[in-house]
Amino acid sequence: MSEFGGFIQDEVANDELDRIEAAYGPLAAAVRELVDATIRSTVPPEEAALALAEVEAVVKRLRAQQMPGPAGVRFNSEGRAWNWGNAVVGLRNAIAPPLEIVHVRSGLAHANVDLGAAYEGPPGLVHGGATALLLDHIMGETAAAAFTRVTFTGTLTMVYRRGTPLGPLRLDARIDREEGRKVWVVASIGDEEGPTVEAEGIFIIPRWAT
Ligand SMILES: CCCCCCCCCCCCCC(=O)SCCNC(=O)CCNC(=O)[C@H](O)C(C)(C)COP(=O)(O)OP(=O)(O)OC[C@H]1O[C@@H](n2cnc3c(N)ncnc32)[C@H](O)[C@@H]1OP(=O)(O)O
Repeated sequence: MSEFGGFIQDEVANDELDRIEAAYGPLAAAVRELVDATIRSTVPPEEAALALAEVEAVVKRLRAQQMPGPAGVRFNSEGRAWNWGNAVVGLRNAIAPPLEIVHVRSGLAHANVDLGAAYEGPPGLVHGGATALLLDHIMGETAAAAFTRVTFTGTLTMVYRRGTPLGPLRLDARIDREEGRKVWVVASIGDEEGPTVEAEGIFIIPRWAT
């Protein structure tokens, strides 16, 4: 295993990656269900205590073999890259919705997502930090021009036009302009009535990546 600017070369074969994803993807999906069920459950406390014991047993089973730190962004020489722990798109991260981003072309992307009770801020509305999180990520991937370069968020500006309702939402992002190592990206998230939050970001290709 070797590392370049935090990106880890990890020679796991593609068919083995498929096998891992086939097992852990549904596991993370079930944990997302668990999060939602925990928030919305109305079973009596005695029943919740029994559920706790079962969850603790599952945690013990998974802790039997762990990597030392976070999952990181990894790639192999077969041309595959994976970032299972990512907070927005991570296949194995139950905190991630996960966002499935469609890159229409380099510098243009969109995504559909359905945000439930786990993302609530004001009653019935998405937490403002959660919309910023999702926007930051889709903008970052868009700035990366179809993963041909590394970009980091430099400055991010959010304009919250109206509350973002929990439920089905759409995100759109596009590169507005570029100048040297700076990439300006504009984006929005919204419902069927239009954008609820509009964002502008300056993404920087770090000096170390040039
Ligand atoms: C599946 C696998 C693949 C996945 C891959 C991941 C996909 C993507 C995931 C996306 C995830 C989501 C994304 C995330 O979450 S990214 C994580 C959040 N962001 C960070 O942690 C960034 C932290 N900051 C830094 O690393 C450095 O400061 C950066 C890299 C930003 C600049 O350090 P560097 O030493 O390189 O810069 P420089 O001093 O040579 O300046 C260069 C130019 O830039 C201008 N400038 C500098 N700073 C800022 C600023 N803050 N705003 C506006 N402009 C700024 C500066 O004036 C100059 O312009 P000019 O004077 O030339 O005109």
